[in-house]
Amino acid sequence: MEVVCPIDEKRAPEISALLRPPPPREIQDYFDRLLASRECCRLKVKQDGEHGKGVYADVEFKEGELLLRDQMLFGCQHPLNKIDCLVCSFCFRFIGTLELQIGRRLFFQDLGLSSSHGCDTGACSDVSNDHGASDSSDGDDIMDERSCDDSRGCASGSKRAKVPLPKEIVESLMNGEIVLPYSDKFSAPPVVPCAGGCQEAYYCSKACADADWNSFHSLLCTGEKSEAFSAKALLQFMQHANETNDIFILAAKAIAYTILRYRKSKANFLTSCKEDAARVMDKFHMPLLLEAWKPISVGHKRRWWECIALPEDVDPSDEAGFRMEIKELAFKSLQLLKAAIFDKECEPLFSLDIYGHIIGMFELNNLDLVVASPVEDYFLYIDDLPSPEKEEAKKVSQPYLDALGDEYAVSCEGTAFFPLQSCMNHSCHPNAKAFKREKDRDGQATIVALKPIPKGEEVTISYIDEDLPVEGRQVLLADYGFTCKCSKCQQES
Ligand SMILES: C[S@@+](CC[C@H](N)C(=O)[O-])C[C@H]1O[C@@H](n2cnc3c(N)ncnc32)[C@H](O)[C@@H]1O
Repeated sequence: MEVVCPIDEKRAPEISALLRPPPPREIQDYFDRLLASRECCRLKVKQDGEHGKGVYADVEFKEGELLLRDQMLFGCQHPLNKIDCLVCSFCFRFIGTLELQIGRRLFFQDLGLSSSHGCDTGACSDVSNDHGASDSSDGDDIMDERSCDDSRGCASGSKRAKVPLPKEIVESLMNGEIVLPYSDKFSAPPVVPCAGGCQEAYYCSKACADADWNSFHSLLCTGEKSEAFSAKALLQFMQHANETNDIFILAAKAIAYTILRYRKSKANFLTSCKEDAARVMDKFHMPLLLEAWKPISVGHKRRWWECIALPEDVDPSDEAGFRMEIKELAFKSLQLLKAAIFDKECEPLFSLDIYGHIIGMFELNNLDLVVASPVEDYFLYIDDLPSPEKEEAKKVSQPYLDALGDEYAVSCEGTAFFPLQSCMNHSCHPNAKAFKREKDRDGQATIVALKPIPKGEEVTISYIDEDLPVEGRQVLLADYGFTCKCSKCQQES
């Protein structure tokens, strides 16, 4: 049966206004300001390219040169990965002592809750999910490499059994009673809990805690200071997202972000306005909502259930049924979110059409979020110590490595939308790539040049593994809603 969302009909004119791209001059202004705020005036976003918007070099770049560090607009850590890695909920850098990271892993591992799976160091994995291009650290020789040492068992495929440690030792690691040799060299910022009291979000600093609270978390916090009108409904929404698709959590962030921006600009507007508030708001409500929505309105998007590629295990004759199921899933998620944070003045944001477009935007643009773990660096450091310091340190550290097993250093993994990186088009012979350098320790996207890029040339990245045969590449690119017609694809076909 067709899913019907009453808001879609009731708010049709406002929904069309939200889905209509802003005028080109406004889009240009938005990206020019964004580039300036990233202190990155060496790139330009242009709107009239062959594939719509694109990013262009405004100076000449050398091979290996940094093009862009892009701050995410919306990001989330995969729910199971939260068990293995304690990271800042805003910037995604690792937080707390090395002992706390190891202790937490062992604690959850003992409870059978660890999510780690096979070889999962930042070095070996070019983690890629169905949400988009991967921010890889795959040992390309233009940048710092992270080696994967066979002696730790992660490259050879031979799995070593974990050697558990007593519960008291694990507790002492977590509460700071045990200090590992040289661990001070790997200390991360102290853990700042969420001021809303949810015990779900943790930060590296008060600045990150405040930024998260003001951007999204005040509406999405399940603690006692939350501004959501039902923490219970919010928990139900989160549970549904964790069990089905964490892209719903990102969509909730996009809606919360727009509502909070709308409320803030409305408050500022009313303070500065001398006329009768009710009458003025009637006129300015929609312009204020459109302005609050601007960062999302400029993103390339289609409805999720229409743009998602048909999975291999779905028979093409069942395509309509599959798309309907996806739509129903989104509708269920939206109802749960609406029960938790509905705002009458922002009602169009709770329409299924808008929800579908937000999720579709993530589907077509997102980059995998990967941040390497300091635990990996720690054990590599111990291994590289000269004798006799190495043997002395290993006497203490080895039992922890044995307890962690082959997956001793799980990276932080998630998915994120980056406003500038998401303007980069695909090429099967790209001139740039998303790449984490040794010093990139947070969730920002880092884009580096793979070859010299002359001024005026378009900056392209590969959304997929460009070394695959042409048929495989085209199948994966179908997820992004297009068939690649680059010279490499044409030659190979
Ligand atoms: C991440 S966005 C890139 C920015 C996009 N061009 C825009 O206007 O916002 C991805 C979308 O751009 C388009 N695109 C990117 N690379 C392409 C290519 N090589 N050929 C055709 N379309 C491409 C597709 O519509 C794809 O879904």
